[in-house]
This record gives sequence, C-alpha cells and structure tokens, in this order.
Amino acid sequence: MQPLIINLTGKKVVIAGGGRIAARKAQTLADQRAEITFVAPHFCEEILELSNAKNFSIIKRIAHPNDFAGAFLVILATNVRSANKALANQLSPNQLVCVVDESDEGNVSFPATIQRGHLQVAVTSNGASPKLTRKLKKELEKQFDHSWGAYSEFLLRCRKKLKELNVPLEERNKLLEEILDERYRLDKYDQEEILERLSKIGPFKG
Ligand SMILES: C[C@@]1(CC(=O)O)C2=NC(=C\c3[nH]c(c(CCC(=O)O)c3CC(=O)O)Cc3[nH]c(c(CC(=O)O)c3CCC(=O)O)/C=C3\N/C(=C\2)[C@@H](CCC(=O)O)[C@]3(C)CC(=O)O)/[C@H]1CCC(=O)O
Ligand SMILES: NC(=O)c1ccc[n+]([C@@H]2O[C@H](COP(=O)([O-])OP(=O)(O)OC[C@H]3O[C@@H](n4cnc5c(N)ncnc54)[C@H](O)[C@@H]3O)[C@@H](O)[C@H]2O)c1
Repeated sequence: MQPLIINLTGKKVVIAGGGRIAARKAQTLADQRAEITFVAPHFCEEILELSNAKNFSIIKRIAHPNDFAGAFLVILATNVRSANKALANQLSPNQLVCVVDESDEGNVSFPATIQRGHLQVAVTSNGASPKLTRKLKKELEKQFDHSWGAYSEFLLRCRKKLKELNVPLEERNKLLEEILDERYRLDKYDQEEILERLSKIGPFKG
C-alpha cells in the first residue's frame, strides 16, 4: 500500500450509508472541503446536521450503482455486507473506493491523523488493528504538542524566503538544516533571530 497526500477540495464524494461510520468519514472530508452526497434509506442526526451546515446532498433510498457516476471518491459504509460488496463490484476501476467493512474490496482506506500546522502525521495498520492505530494516535498526540504547529509555520516561512532570495543551494541547505535544532521549535525569539537574519540577505542573481 502506498500512502498519498490528497487534496479533496471541491472533489465529488459519494457515500453509501447514513450511520455512525458514514458520519465519521464525512466529518473528516468536510474538513477537507469536499462536496459530499449521501445515499441511504435512513440518516443519523449527525449527518443531517452536517449536511444542513455544509449544504451537502442527501438522497433518501438504497444506493444504486449510478449514484457514483463521476465521483472522485466513493465510500461504501452501509451496514449490509452484500450491498457494499455488490456496489464495489460495479464501480469504475479508476475511482477511489473505501469499503468500510472489507478494505480489500476497495483501493483506499483512512489513516488516523494528527495535524499540527503544516505537519501531518498519519498512522495505519492497513486493517490489521484499528485499535492499535487509535492507541498510536493518542501517543503521537502527546509526543507532538502544539508547539509543532507554529514551528511548521516558521519552517515554511524560512523555506519560502530562501527560495525567493534565490540563495545558492549549499547555503540554503545549511540553514534549513540549522533550523531543525530543537531550540527553534521551543523558543520564538530564536525563530525571530533567524527571520531577521534572512530579511537582511539581498536577492542572489543567477
Ligand atoms: C483510523 C480510523 C480512521 C477513520 O475511520 O476515519 C479507522 N478506523 C477507526 C476506528 C475504528 N475502527 C473500528 C473500530 C471499532 C473497534 C475495533 O473493532 O477495533 C474503531 C473505533 C471507533 O469506531 O471508535 C473497527 C473496524 N475498522 C475497520 C473494520 C472493518 C474490517 O475489519 O475490515 C472494523 C471492524 C468493524 C466491525 O466488524 O465491527 C476498517 C477500517 N478502519 C479504518 C480506519 C481503516 C484501516 C485503519 C487501520 O487499520 O489502521 C479501514 C480498513 C477502512 C476505513 O474505514 O477506512 C478510525 C480511528 C479514528 C481516530 O481515532 O482518529
Ligand atoms: N471502518 C470503520 O472504521 C468501521 C468501524 C466500525 C464499524 N464498521 C462497519 O461499518 C459499517 C457501518 O457501520 P455503522 O455503525 O455506520 O452502521 P449503522 O447501522 O449506523 O448505519 C448503516 C447505514 O447504512 C444504510 N444502508 C443500509 N443498506 C443500505 C443500502 N443498500 N444503500 C444505502 N444505504 C444503506 C442504513 O440506512 C444506515 O444509514 C458496518 O458494517 C460496521 O461493521 C466500520
């Protein structure tokens, strides 16, 4: 399995199912600003609220293969094993498909993730033990406290500035290496000192 980081902004996502698991996946995708359609005979309160707030579409009946035409990502989250299986079989081989009760029938699955600014850490056991994944996520939440958010912002600013100034590669790499020292994460005055140093460098030609 190959992890990929994927931008779902504005992408069409169709979810079969309207229960707890559909709601959890939708919540993750809503944060990514995907455009979601739900198809199910019954929807839980969380999905109704989310759809209301985000203007998502709701189709109140069992899912048909045609419902997924043109979807970039399909999530099969009904509680009927045979329905998920039959729908998965009829999708295009070029669609991204998550089958929540049998991941081998699809081609993507959701990792547990923590986000600290630009830094994102994702964990998966590829279906071997979602409980282990959750446990590791909790440990990572403690390991990566919120200082990493501002730090990732600082790292991006430095990298952008060095690119803008066209600083020669060797020098650029030296500085990018230097700011990986813990003190730049822990001390904002040390960060400011570096940014000040960068503001004094003139653009390099060539
Ligand atoms: C990480 C997370 C992300 C998310 O869902 O967004 C996620 N599962 C989470 C929680 C969770 N999952 C389960 C429980 C109940 C307790 C238990 O049994 O352990 C809980 C806890 C809860 O629900 O609270 C049971 C479960 N999960 C799957 C099956 C079906 C099967 O066995 O294949 C069954 C058995 C169903 C049954 O028969 O009852 C399948 C999948 N679940 C995945 C992801 C993918 C592989 C992840 C991996 O292995 O790393 C995969 C393959 C497909 C997918 O869904 O993408 C999220 C943590 C969110 C967080 O804490 O941030
Ligand atoms: N991937 C995971 O993380 C994970 C975790 C726990 C459970 N599960 C599995 O996910 C599945 C869904 O769990 P849940 O808790 O959301 O169930 P749920 O009972 O809360 O919801 C099931 C939904 O499926 C809908 N549905 C049933 N048949 C349908 C059809 N033919 N077309 C469209 N919609 C249909 C129902 O109306 C309902 O909205 C279960 O099979 C469960 O074992 C997955």
